[in-house]
Parts: sequence; structure tokens; C-alpha cells
Amino acid sequence: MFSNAIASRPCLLYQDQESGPMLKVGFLRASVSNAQTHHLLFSLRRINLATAIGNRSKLVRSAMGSHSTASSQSPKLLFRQLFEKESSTYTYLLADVSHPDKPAVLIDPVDKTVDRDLSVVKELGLKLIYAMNTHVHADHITGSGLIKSKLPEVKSVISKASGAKADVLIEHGNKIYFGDLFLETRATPGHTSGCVTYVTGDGPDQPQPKMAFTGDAVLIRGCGRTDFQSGSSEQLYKSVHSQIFSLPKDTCIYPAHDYKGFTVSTVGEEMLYNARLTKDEDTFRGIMANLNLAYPKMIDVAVPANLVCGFQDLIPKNC
Ligand SMILES: N[C@@H](CCC(=O)N[C@@H](CSS)C(=O)NCC(=O)O)C(=O)O
Repeated sequence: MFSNAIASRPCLLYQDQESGPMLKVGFLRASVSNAQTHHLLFSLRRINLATAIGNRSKLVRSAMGSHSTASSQSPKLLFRQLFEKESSTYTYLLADVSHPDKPAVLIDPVDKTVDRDLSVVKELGLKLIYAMNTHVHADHITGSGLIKSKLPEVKSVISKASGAKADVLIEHGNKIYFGDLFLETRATPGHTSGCVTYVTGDGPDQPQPKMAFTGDAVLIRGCGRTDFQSGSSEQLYKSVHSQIFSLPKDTCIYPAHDYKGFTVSTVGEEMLYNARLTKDEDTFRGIMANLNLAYPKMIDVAVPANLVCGFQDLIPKNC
């Protein structure tokens, strides 16, 4: 309702102590629902017209949970964050909806939710081209093999350094295109030796702010454990500081898991508040050596399955 108005006029989104969330456009003033607020913040960010007001009220943004987290936007990008509750895994769907084919990728699909994910792909008229993995997961079986059994034209993707089989073995610096949009691969070993982070590209129509799909390298306020699969806390610390914390501070961080109910963070936020990665390297090493986490329940099934699940013809029957 307000989108056209705010596209052409300076406006103010604020929290009135009596009336709740309010939008002021020129001389007009109206109260807005929480859902409208979310939508408006999204639009305001895109056109860069949001103005904070002084002591009288607070920006509604601060009432939205995660501290100063922004949503990424591109006129071409369709983006969905999907959740698998048993392993608390996030799967991400990205598509270029400006392209006639609407080519799409799934990042870190889970076998148990493949049918749900493919239904969304179908309903939205997308053409899935890649089922991408950030690493060989230890706590659940990737959906990439199952997806290929249903849609043989889809290509599975994982890093060459992971030692896993897949149609596309990517390396640091490689780009994965879907339509005009692309993801760039950054090697971020440490949780496992083959972990990568996929970062949206630079250039016209690429999402702004950038989006980083960090797998288990950076979790919100935490990070992946480093006690198996050739994990190394030294390597993880270096990976995160050189490859993720070097991204623009407004880059949105989308992890592979969350166990606390968070959905998204930013590089700036994690550089300030990450309970592990803000520490110096020695302290970080000590924290990681004393996590005392139980091994993932599915590790003995998941790791061998994920080392072959990229190849449809090698998928074990439970995969
Ligand atoms: N309880 C879960 C496993 C939880 C776990 O170990 N998560 C991993 C990522 S999946 S291998 C992790 O790195 N956690 C870090 C942390 O601080 O929690 C299960 O049994 O599957």
C-alpha cells in the first residue's frame, strides 16, 4: 500500500509510544502493522530513504529481533530460507526470477525435506539447476542425491577439498551462475577441511547487501565445532577472519544451522558479538578445545553417505 509512496518521497518509520509502529510520508501519518513494518523496512532499505528520528521514538528496526540486521535485495533475486527441524538445518533457495527459465539453486538441502523443497521450486515455477553443499555434513544426509534421483538434470556441487563425489567440484574463487546472478566460492576450512562459504557476487543487480552462506564456519554468535572430519580451530579462526570478516560489514550471514532460533546476522554483528570468534586466537583455541559436545547422533551414517550422495548412481539405498 505504501510502497509507491515511499519510492518517491522521503519518509520516516518510527515507533510511537502510544500508537505503535507509524509511517510518515510527507504530511501523511499512518499506523502500520508488524507485517507491514517488515515489508516497509525491506523497501526503505532498498531505496535508502529511511531516516532515524531523535529521542522521541525508536526505529522499529530495533524491535525486530536481530540487532541492525538487514535483508538483502536484488530486483532479480527470489530468496527463501527453509528449515529442517530434526537437525536444525537451514536450506536456502535462490533464483533469478528475471530470467525466462527462472534458474534456481538450493544450498544445503536435507534428504528429509527434499519433497517440501521441490514443491516450492515447482509452485514458484523455478528450474532447479544446482543442489549445492557447503561441506560434508556429519549430522544429516544431504538432499543432493535424492534431488538428482527425482530431477536428473540437477547438478550436485561440493568442494574438491571435501574429497566427496559430485557433478561439480568447486574450488576457491569459482563462480556458480544461475541466470544473471552468481555465487562466489570462498574456501573456509576449519569445521571440516572442505568447508566453503558461498557469497553473492559483485555487480549490477547482484543482491545488496551481499549474502554469505557460511555453512558451519560461522553460526550466529557461534561457529562450527572442530573436533572431527579434519577440523582445526587454528584453520577455522584464520578462515573466518580472512574470508568472512573481511566482507562488507552489512553482508548478511546465513548459516547452515541454528540451535537458538536465530535466522540471519551480519558480518558487522558477528564481529562485535560472536561469543567465540571475537576472541583472540589463543582464547578461541581454548574455547574450541573445551566445548565438550556429544558427537552428532548420525555421524556414522551421514559422513559416508554425504561422501557419495552427489552421485546419483552411487547413492546407498538409505541416502
Ligand atoms: N546434537 C546434534 C549435533 C549438534 C552439533 O554438533 N552441531 C555441529 C554442526 S552439525 S556437525 C556444530 O558444529 N555445533 C557447534 C555448536 O556450538 O553447537 C546432533 O546430534 O546431530
